[in-house]
Amino acid sequence: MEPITSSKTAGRKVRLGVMGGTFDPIHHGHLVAASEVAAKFGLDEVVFVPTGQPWQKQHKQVSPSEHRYLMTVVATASNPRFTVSRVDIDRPGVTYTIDTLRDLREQRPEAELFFITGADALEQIMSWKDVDELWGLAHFVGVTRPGHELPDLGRQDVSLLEIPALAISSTDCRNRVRDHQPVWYLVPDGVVQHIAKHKLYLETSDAENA
Ligand SMILES: Nc1ncnc2c1ncn2[C@@H]1O[C@H](COP(=O)(O)OP(=O)(O)OP(=O)(O)O)[C@@H](O)[C@H]1O
Ligand SMILES: O=C(O)c1ccc[n+]([C@@H]2O[C@H](COP(=O)([O-])O)[C@@H](O)[C@H]2O)c1
Repeated sequence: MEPITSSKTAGRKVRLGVMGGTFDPIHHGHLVAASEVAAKFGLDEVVFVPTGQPWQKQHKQVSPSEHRYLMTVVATASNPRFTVSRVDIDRPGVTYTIDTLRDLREQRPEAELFFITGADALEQIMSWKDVDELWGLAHFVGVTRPGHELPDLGRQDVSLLEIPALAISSTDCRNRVRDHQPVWYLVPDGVVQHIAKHKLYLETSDAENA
């Protein structure tokens, strides 16, 4: 996808949001988080980056990356400022944000990066690979999420943002599909259809989602 350029960005760096996630499946909580941060921080674009192999979810069954990538493309297609990157799913091995940000900086040297993360992921950030080097690569924006405290890391390069509370999780969506409950309006319509067409999540077990 070509970078978004316009007369609005002439003479200044493109402000690029980075929304990383397993997206198994992508849901409206992810989309609202990206949209709210884009509005608050004046982002020109938000690139959604589905993880390859999320190392902190290795105890869980994660759907094939091509399904997660396609659902992310379908979910973001209608928003001209949303794009999707394959950097993490095309890189062999487990996914680390340090690699995500280095690759995106190489691909998009004109951009200033804003990494978007929910409160639960921000709580874990000190356990991420090479965390001390992460801070120099992007500004981090932590958003509120029901059921999680937004931690104050006491850093100037981390902003905290309250967003409309959507108590939606991918785990709950997978369990609902398995239990033949609707996921309409929790995920975009095209994602409901992708899940049904490819019979995703019918075999998901409680143990896998524990
Ligand atoms: N409802 C939500 N509100 C705000 N942020 C969210 C919400 N759901 C997910 N996020 C954030 O989006 C990013 C990607 O999340 P992820 O793909 O793991 O979704 P999830 O719903 O947490 O999945 P799972 O239930 O499988 O763990 C993380 O930073 C997470 O904190
Ligand atoms: O870099 C790490 O060590 C690291 C550990 C856990 C999660 N992350 C990133 O955090 C984002 C949300 O991850 P997840 O597992 O909640 O979908 C996603 O971009 C992951 O690659 C990154």
